[in-house]
Amino acid sequence: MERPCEPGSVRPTQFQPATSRFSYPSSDLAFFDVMAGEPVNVNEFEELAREALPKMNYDYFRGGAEDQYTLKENVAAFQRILFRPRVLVDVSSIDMSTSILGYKLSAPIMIAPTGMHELAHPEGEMATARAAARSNTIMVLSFSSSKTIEEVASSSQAVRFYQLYVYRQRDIAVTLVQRAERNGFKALVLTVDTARLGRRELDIRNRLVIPSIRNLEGLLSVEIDPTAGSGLEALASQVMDTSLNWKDIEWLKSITSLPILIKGVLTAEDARKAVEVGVAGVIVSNHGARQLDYSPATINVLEEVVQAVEGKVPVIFDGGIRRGTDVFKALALGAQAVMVGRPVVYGLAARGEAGVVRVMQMLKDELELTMALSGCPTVKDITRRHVFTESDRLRSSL
Ligand SMILES: Cc1cc2nc3c(=O)[nH]c(=O)nc-3n(C[C@H](O)[C@H](O)[C@H](O)COP(=O)(O)O)c2cc1C
Ligand SMILES: CCCCCCC(=O)C(=O)O
Repeated sequence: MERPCEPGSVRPTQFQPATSRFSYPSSDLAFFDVMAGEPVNVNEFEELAREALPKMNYDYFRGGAEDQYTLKENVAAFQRILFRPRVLVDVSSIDMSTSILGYKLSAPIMIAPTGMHELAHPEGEMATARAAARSNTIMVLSFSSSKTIEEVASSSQAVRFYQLYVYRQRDIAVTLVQRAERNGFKALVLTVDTARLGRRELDIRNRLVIPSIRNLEGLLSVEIDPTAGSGLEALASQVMDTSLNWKDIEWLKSITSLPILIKGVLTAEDARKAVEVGVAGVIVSNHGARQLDYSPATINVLEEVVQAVEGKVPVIFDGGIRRGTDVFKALALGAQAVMVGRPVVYGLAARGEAGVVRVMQMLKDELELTMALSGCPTVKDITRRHVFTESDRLRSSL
């Protein structure tokens, strides 16, 4: 199918479709590590995505807010955490499996909600959902998905959670939550760090044109001036319910029987409140550094949140996960699982469904190796004593 290359659309001719080279079961995927030109780690998918996408689309995925200080920190902070590996432990068999809200995963690595996957690949979230099923993991579908709840639900058997933004028009949330429930989504992820959209200067400069968010068809009508900066910012400023507050969790509970997780918690105070209001899980996230710049790197606040939650609900982590070693560090600091944002969309942009499977498999392979070399045969064996953080360093120098 030939399509013109226009802002907001992808260039189909630049995508390498999932060929038989990439359709092997995941157990054979290590074979491709040695294929010339193929990425050998998750970071290398970013360059392929950059080559595959129009600049506007790539910038939407890669960008952070303002000075992008937090964007760099999310990754750099992991590099300041070192290991305390234990030796002479039987690691002949490594079991990475875990469960979240009772759903078993092959490894504690989930797919974070990211908007508008059609800007990465024509098959959008349907391809991502199929990859989630093949990777035996949970996918959190973004409220701002390009494909509908129904399309995603019918495209794969993966366990899916539904991410929610609350717009001023509350009936939109009610309708979409009902559709998510009807279509077998297992939990709601309420994102609470987006009362207003962070200032993403790449999108402003590119005058980001957003493709249609099809779940909203017939529910919402907004006028967006395509010449005036970021289309996403224009949308957010018209629709987001900036009055949303802790009391509204009761309202959300009243419209759904699904468990509710809160995404975007960065402090002990908010973690305690989240537990008080009865959420089923807390997600430590700074929205991939796209909202409030100079928020701390998420890995630097994970422990504070974990301590405040006192094991009452699971704590999930995201932000800057690019290696299996990062996954291990987050688990050591108390996360039950991590979610991955950009690497998944880069995999999707570069190789479609197979690219996402590959990204997830790379992270799993690296986590497995890290567990073996740290003396941890199961995820339960990973403890706080297996890592040495900046605060440990400060404490030990006092
Ligand atoms: C392109 C992009 C779109 C995103 N869209 C959403 C979204 O629709 N809803 C949401 O809750 N978070 C969204 N996020 C934040 C992610 O869920 C996640 O917190 C973040 O990507 C994790 O950081 P990482 O990209 O370094 O893995 C988005 C992030 C990116 C990069
Ligand atoms: C109306 C709010 C749009 C948010 C779009 C997706 C998102 O969260 C992002 O970071 O981009």
